[in-house]
Amino acid sequence: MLAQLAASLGALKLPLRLTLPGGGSVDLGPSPRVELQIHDPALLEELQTPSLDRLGEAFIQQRMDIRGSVLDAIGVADRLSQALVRDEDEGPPPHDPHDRQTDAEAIAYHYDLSNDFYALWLDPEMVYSCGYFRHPDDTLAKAQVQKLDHLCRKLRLRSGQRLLDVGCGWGGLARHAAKEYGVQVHGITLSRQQLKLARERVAAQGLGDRIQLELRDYRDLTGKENYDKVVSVGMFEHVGHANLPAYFQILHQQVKPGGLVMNHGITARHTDGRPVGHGAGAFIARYVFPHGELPHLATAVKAMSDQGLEVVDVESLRMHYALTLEHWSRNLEANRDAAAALVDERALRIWRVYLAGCAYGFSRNWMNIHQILAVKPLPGGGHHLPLTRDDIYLQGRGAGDSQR
Ligand SMILES: C[S@@+](CC[C@H](N)C(=O)[O-])C[C@H]1O[C@@H](n2cnc3c(N)ncnc32)[C@H](O)[C@@H]1O
Repeated sequence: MLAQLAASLGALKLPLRLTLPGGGSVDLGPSPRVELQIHDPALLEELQTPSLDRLGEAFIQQRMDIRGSVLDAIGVADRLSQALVRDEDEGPPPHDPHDRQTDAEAIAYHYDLSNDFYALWLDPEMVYSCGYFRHPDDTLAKAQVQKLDHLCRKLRLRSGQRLLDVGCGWGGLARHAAKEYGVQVHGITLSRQQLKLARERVAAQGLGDRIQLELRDYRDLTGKENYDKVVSVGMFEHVGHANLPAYFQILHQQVKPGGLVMNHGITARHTDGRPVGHGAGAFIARYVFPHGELPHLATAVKAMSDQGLEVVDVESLRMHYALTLEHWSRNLEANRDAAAALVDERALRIWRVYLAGCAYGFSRNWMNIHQILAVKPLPGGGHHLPLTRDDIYLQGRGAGDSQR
């Protein structure tokens, strides 16, 4: 079987070595950088028609191991899949129904895993979304502070304003906005573990009078026009197509007339949402973000516009997310022993594949990420935004600049 595989795949010249349980091995190209140690011989049959979800699954089921960089392994697996299977003509996946219970379970599965585990590979502020790299060699910590500042500048935050942070994570943006811009922040999350640590950090920094964080579903926000600005970062991926109208209607309802809404989130490659990446999306949906859905930018803009939010600025940060995920993946790889003491082997393997796979996917344009800024127009249709974007970049040294 090994010889047969080598014959059929040799022409691809992959930098890949396959090793069998008995110790036999075959190189599928010169100077292999990646070694797949096959523990289950039945896997060799499956390698004839590989897909990224089945290879990822075999890895988390410990039917094989990877020696070498997991990022390189994803690249090799993709080339193998590209050569041997076609998936681009599949239709779009069905849209999931989303209710409070299923969403709460999905969020707990991912975010309540272990705060200490996340702290091993995120930046010190534990920002769990795409950074903003002014230079490719910026550190992750710097890129995240720059991202927080980029958001605050786009939102034109001013001292004394009220900011709603929907999906506040571990509170990095709330702390930055309160400290550097003097705003009052109300942050909501569905993760109990995030909330616990975020509150501890707010208290430790003496920000309790400016930041209120709570466990709350966005559907349970009450009141009307309570906030000058609303921000949602890395959260709308959990909303689902079916709930996009309700989600944006709630954001619209919460912000004051003339106020700004920023939606920062991952978007689909194709307008119809058909899969890309040879099974990568199926792996993410099954093992990483259950019930996650990626609308296309056009779908998001339509859903915002339909609710009366006027889209005024859109920025793609795709390459920034590829860099961010590379940092996260490298950090996790460098801290594998510590991670193994915090989560079980299965979870560790899932997160290793997910971080490296998403770094690869963003660099390959399998998905995108957009910051969409919108205004709730004043009753007469106007707003107070400046005529140009210059103020975002020229208003003097922001907090991000001081970190350089
Ligand atoms: C990827 S994290 C991003 C966290 C944070 N914004 C950041 O950039 O670090 C997604 C966040 O959305 C929150 N979230 C997801 N679904 C939610 C819902 N239905 N209501 C409130 N928060 C939700 C999660 O609890 C989590 O805090």
